[in-house]
Amino acid sequence: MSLKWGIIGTGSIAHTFAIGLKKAKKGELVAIGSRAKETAVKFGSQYGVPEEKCYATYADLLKDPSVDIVYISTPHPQHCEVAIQTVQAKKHVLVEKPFAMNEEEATRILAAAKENNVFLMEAYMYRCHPQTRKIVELIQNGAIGEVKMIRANFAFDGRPLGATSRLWRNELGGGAILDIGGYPMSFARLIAGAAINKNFANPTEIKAVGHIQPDTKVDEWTTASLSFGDKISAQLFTGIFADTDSSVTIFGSKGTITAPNLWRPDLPDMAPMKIELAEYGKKPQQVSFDLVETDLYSIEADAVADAVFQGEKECKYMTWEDSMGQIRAVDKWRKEIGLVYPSDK
Ligand SMILES: NC(=O)C1=CN([C@@H]2O[C@H](COP(=O)(O)OP(=O)(O)OC[C@H]3O[C@@H](n4cnc5c(N)ncnc54)[C@H](OP(=O)(O)O)[C@@H]3O)[C@@H](O)[C@H]2O)C=CC1
Ligand SMILES: O=C1OC[C@@H](O)[C@H](O)[C@H]1O
Repeated sequence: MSLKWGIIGTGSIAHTFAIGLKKAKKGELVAIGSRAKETAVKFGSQYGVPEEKCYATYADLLKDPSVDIVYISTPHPQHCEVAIQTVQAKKHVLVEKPFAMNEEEATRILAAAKENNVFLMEAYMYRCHPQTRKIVELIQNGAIGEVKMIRANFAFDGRPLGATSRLWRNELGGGAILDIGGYPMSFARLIAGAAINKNFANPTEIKAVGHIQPDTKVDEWTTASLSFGDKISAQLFTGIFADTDSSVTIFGSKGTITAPNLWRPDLPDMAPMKIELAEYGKKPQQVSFDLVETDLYSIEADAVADAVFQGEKECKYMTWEDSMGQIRAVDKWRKEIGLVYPSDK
């Protein structure tokens, strides 16, 4: 069985996902939706999509009966309305992170998905990867004893993208937290959950500081301290001003787990993909895990296909309640540093 995908939005990540779909075992790209015919055709021609399936509007793609599922890769402020239109067209949906700008939008998206009885997932792709699943398994098996502290960073140099990029434009949801800060937040929530044998946990407290650029009004860097009850703490860092450390470390009562490249293990140039387990006072050991497919986005697309073919409406790696907890935590992080967008008003 093969899931028939349409892509809405023909920007940077849409290309990465289309390449991933080429290698997916249970899916194929059949249609493209863009804001103009020309961009749709230019994109589609690179992935073997015929011209008549390259649509000049998003609405036209949603009318195509051959499309089972839509991957939404527009800037974040467009996710909500496009996702709602997609589910109302009775299509399943994989919507890029963050799937909404705030809790209010997220609530509307999930209500629409429920009402139309379709699959929906927020595309935190690293959650589907065997490296992440292995870390969860290690935590659940008590490899480092009781989890005490989670440290997670994600930063890159977004300056070369320039002022016109969505990353530096407040009206397009720019800034570090919404672009990449969500990864450390979702990881801390994942691990705090794994420590108590749940899929995720929500922080009981979030304190944050950060820098919002006065001219662009987007956050350039910020750090957040989280507590999950009084037993587990987390320290998160995100920034878009330099390629600084983007690793994760979990500190337990017996030792630590470190992964230098959890977010983009398909890009070894960022940092090596590996899990290191170290008992306190001993040398770190590398932990192996099975990796049949190396393309992160093929792995994600096949995880989605598995869920859809089983008649599930949610993906076990990023459920709807998980996404709701995530958006509430991100909203709180933003509030702490005074970061606002037009969608908040
Ligand atoms: N999971 C992951 O690994 C990654 C996820 N992302 C997420 O994917 C989304 C898209 O990111 P990215 O591909 O980098 O963004 P780009 O700016 O490169 O592309 C966005 C695309 O969205 C469409 N679009 C619709 N409305 C607008 C608008 N008002 N302004 C500009 N473009 C618009 C355009 O396609 P068209 O002209 O065809 O309509 C455009 O090409 C973001 O939400 C981001 O968080 C991004 C990178 C990695
Ligand atoms: O999700 C993402 O991960 C990788 C980053 O380069 C990108 O800006 C971001 O959207």
